[in-house]
Amino acid sequence: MEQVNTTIDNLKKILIENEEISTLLNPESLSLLENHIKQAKRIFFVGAGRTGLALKMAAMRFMHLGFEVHVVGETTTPAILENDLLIVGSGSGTTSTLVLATEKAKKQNATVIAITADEHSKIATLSDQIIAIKAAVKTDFGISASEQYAGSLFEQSVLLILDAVFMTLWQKSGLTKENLWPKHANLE
Ligand SMILES: O=C([C@H](O)CO)[C@H](O)[C@H](O)COP(=O)(O)O
Repeated sequence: MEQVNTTIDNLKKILIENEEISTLLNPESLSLLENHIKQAKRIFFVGAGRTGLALKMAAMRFMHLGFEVHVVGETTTPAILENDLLIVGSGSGTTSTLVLATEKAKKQNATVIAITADEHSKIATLSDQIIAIKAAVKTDFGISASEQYAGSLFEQSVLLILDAVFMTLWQKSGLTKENLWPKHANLE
């Protein structure tokens, strides 16, 4: 690592990279995701590492909006079934536990939407629909789509894009901030 910038300059770089991601998204795939979220009986989220953390943050927002939401791996998460939606996030699209979760969900006739940086990956191929994020994956060493370390840009984008999807659905719901507030955790 030869270049050392100020932290503010690095923050600006991160914001610019995320801005660039927004220009490369397919709006139709986002509309389809919104429709699947609205129609699903229950929404399951699965991801590993930092991608999983970003998905957990997004999952909470959809719960605030009134959807039945589950995070795969939590002790209270039930079996996925037909009419459920699995949103799987994986930059590489190859993380083995997520490949297995995708296969299992498909076997149960659930709908699977993959958010991934590799539209030709195993997880992308298995899924019903993909949200392609043109970010670097964690093993893109050397020159890549991001100056950030590993899958950072992808992981940030997962949260930002799902927050944007939440915002669209929230605006369409006509609900106010006050309407959503009773769903906010009160045991914290
Ligand atoms: O935690 C992660 C990160 O790369 C650490 O720098 C990833 O999110 C985790 O390894 C999962 O990877 P993907 O399935 O490729 O998103």
